[in-house]
Amino acid sequence: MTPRLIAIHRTDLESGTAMEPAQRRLGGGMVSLSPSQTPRSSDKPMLDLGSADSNSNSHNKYDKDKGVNVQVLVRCRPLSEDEMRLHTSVVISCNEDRREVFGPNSQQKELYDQAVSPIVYEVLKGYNCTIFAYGQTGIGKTYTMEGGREGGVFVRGLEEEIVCTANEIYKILEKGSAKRHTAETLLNKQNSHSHSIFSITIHIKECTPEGEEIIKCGKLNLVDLAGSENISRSGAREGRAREAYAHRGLCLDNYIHCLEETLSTLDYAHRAKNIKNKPEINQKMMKSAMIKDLYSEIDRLKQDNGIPLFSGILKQVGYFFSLVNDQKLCELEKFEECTAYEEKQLLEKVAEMLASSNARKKQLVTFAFNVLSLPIMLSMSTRT
Ligand SMILES: Nc1ncnc2c1ncn2[C@@H]1O[C@H](COP(=O)(O)OP(=O)(O)OP(=O)(O)O)[C@@H](O)[C@H]1O
Repeated sequence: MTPRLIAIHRTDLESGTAMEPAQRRLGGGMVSLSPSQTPRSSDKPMLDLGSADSNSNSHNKYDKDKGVNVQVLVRCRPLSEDEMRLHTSVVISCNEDRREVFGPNSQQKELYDQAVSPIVYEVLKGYNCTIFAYGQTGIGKTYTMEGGREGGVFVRGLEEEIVCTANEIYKILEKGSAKRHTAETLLNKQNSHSHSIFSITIHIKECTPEGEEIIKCGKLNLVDLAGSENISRSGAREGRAREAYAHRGLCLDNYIHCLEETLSTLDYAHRAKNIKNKPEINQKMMKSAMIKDLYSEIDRLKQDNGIPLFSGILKQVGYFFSLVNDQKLCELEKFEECTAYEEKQLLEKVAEMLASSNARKKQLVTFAFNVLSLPIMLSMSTRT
């Protein structure tokens, strides 16, 4: 039996009262187990996931001093067609009366509603949260994290892009998936040996009762860990074989090997539940303070010989600004002689565009900001 662990780890909570419903629903991190690599013999003992220690802390109120436990859930995937054809036996059973156990028939939406949705709300409150999947190759980590995939991926670099809609997020996910390398193996035709980390940083603009605008940030990390694999069954070669060796664990027969991996996954899940965090909401920032910071940064840029003069920068930003507003280029001249007031207006407009533009506009503005080293992006991202 080969376990896969999918762990959901929320790090940040606002208050005991606010967290209680989410904790009740999550019931602890998340472990995903699959019967996919179960031994072929049918007379093996069954491991009852429901008999595992429950997340007893999940009903506790969040105590700021004591912190909050990582929440762990277990998911078991159904046998694949190949496994059914080979009469692979199921050696674990799922007690689905337990909120933290998701059986082979569980649907993505159930997991999302119970485990992920409350986390999203915490992110929107300004906390940093992490959901990660752990477990053996082929157990269904990526399926659970992404809802299935069409090809293999290997993310080599990290990229940060500004998005305003869910569709734009999906596009980036797809782009990431396309880069993730997989090699077909006998164990799992879509097996990947790379980790995938997808971070969503959300900037939320709010108004105080006094009318002051506030920017707050929340972050959601989605981590799909690479699975371990038994090299002798996988058919992996060369470099990938070396990698598989590093992961393979004990060289016992299939059943013992899988059982040990299952137990080890559950043991990991059990230990993960005892990890405590003391989450704190991210610092909110007054928009006025952010603008002030921007001006300090601009002053610094002006004094730095290695960076183009601010007027030049402003002109180029003005160029992009005109593009996104469909203005004529001849109108750009005025940006060269901006007054301090106009500078401020421009920065505010650009900041607003970042929050509300369509993809094309955002691309242009982001490009301008990146190329010209304007501080607004830095100012915002260093506060996540
Ligand atoms: N709950 C499920 N229902 C139906 N099919 C599933 C489920 N979970 C996984 N699968 C299928 O099982 C196969 C393996 O799943 P997946 O690629 O997600 O495993 P993995 O743990 O991410 O593997 P690796 O660590 O090698 O990347 C895929 O074909 C996937 O579609």
